Amino acid sequence: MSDTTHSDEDELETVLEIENLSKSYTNSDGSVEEVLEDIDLTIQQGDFVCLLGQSGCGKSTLLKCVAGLTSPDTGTIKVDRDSIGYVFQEDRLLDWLTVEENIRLVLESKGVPESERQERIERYLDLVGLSDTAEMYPMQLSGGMKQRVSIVRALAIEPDILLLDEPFSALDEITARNLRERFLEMIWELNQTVLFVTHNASEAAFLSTDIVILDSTAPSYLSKEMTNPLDYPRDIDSEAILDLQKEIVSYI
Ligand SMILES: Nc1ncnc2c1ncn2[C@@H]1O[C@H](COP(=O)(O)OP(=O)(O)OP(=O)(O)O)[C@@H](O)[C@H]1O
Repeated sequence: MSDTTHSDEDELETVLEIENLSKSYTNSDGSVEEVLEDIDLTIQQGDFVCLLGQSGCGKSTLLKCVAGLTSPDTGTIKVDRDSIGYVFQEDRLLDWLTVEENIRLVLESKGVPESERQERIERYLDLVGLSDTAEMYPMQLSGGMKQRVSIVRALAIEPDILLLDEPFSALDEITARNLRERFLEMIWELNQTVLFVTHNASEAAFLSTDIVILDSTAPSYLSKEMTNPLDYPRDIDSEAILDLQKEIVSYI
């Protein structure tokens, strides 16, 4: 997508390429629901792409296709599936494992060598200010802390691309604001590439380098792609964010 975050000398590397993707579901009564049609999307290293659209238009479905959790009917997705980090709307931590064990389990499953696991757990927990929680169980953490652990769990595998499905939507606005800022700092520090589903146009205006919108017709198509014109750092209460939020809403 845009090259607003890259200097001219940078080689722009394509991290995700979706071409002509269509997806339908077959319901239990045999009826077919066409959800996505003819989606083309290219994301480059360092892009922070926010995906918006009305409820039920297929945002999560698109993310699941990219993650390989469901298959498209037609079309191609070029992405290194071993290098995807996925953060769900809810934290999905395992209650019977400590924070550290939750992260270790994912590192193990992704084949990160044992000698590197402890160092990564410590580094990424430190990055989100949660070093003190390593030995704690999820039930001992607040919602915002659990969501941060979920993000750490995805980041610690050092994915090429991070897929997030409304990760801050269940949080109160103060916690969400803090987390958005910390999250952006992490993303910059690691030069991460992000595809982020949100309902919140203000959040998209604050976080993104690029904004894509799924139309609400069934099946949905990508009806708008735009580059975020605002420089970082941004103030979520600024007039510029408010104006951009209004513009985004007008396209949904
Ligand atoms: N596993 C499934 N089987 C059948 N239909 C499904 C399945 N998953 C999603 N759908 C349908 O596909 C459509 C798109 O769902 P999806 O969750 O992708 O939308 P969304 O844009 O993420 O919605 P929301 O914003 O409400 O989370 C909806 O009509 C939904 O009912």
